[in-house]
Amino acid sequence: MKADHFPPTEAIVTVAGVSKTYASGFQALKNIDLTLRRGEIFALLGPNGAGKTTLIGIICGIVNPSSGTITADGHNIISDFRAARTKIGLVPQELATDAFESVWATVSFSRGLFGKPPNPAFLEKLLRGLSLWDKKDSKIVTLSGGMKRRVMIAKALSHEPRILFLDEPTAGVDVELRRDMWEMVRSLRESGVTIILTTHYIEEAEEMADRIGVISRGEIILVEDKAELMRKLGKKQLTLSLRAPLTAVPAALSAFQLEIADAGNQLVYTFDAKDDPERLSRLLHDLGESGIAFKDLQTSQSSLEDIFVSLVGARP
Ligand SMILES: Nc1ncnc2c1ncn2[C@@H]1O[C@H](COP(=O)(O)OP(=O)(O)OP(=O)(O)O)[C@@H](O)[C@H]1O
Repeated sequence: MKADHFPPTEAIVTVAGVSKTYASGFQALKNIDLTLRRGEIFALLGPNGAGKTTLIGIICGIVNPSSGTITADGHNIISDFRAARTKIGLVPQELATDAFESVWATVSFSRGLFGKPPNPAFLEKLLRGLSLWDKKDSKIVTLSGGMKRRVMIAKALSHEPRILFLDEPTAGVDVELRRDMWEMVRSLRESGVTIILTTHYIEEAEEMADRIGVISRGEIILVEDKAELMRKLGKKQLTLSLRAPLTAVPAALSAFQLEIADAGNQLVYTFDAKDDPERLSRLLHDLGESGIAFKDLQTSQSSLEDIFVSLVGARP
């Protein structure tokens, strides 16, 4: 089932005023407000120690918040823990399974833990969807790293949750497997599951996420649609390869942010992705007026990584 409307807007998880101070006295989260939307892929980004795992732990009911409330699909995670937890699947950072059990036993057992009646047909579909069906009788210890990770996902989905948390799903996974994982996560979303992932690979968020949240030092500093974020904060560059080298930017072009590169053979124009496109045609017109001819032009755009570094790096 595909989400009825896209982009999704209906709330599935609500975090309101959540703070966490550990017993050591360290305040890991400061008054977090966050709404996750049904059917989206939400990427939570932040530097090491920013509080991502703590926040996920709190939403999943594993870590107690010091204050604030969390609801998951309408259930309060503290006062209605069992009902809320049943809606949630969690794939933690560390691969934790009983290595000597078979894939089938692990996944069936996990479903039982949530009080769900056995449903071999559902588990078969799940394992087939994760390309694990032919490994169902294999002991986990015999599987490759990528397969073990998929077993963790199957385990987390065994009780048919509507919300799936993936904490660093592709850490240490090679590029090819990472792409397989992305495909799989997308197809989960198609089936109506809401996905929240944390990642250190920012290109993963750029590739996958509908929305991005950035957490830094225990505070959410930004939540935005990915496309909007890249449009608002992204920079673009236009590089012109000149027919004749320049020694300086002509005064007639001083209204534009231009720099000379490649020993005068290139002129580089940097602009905001959201700038008026008319400005670009004005630049090209003014270049012609100034007698500057070019033989080639290239544009490039800043990545989410550049944007992320500028956001988090600006906060010492
Ligand atoms: N049980 C604990 N007791 C005290 N401090 C803790 C505890 N667990 C985590 N912290 C601290 O809280 C902060 C946030 O940790 P958390 O694991 O949530 O960050 P993270 O964003 O997930 O980091 P990473 O990207 O490295 O996994 C860190 O400074 C960490 O040292």
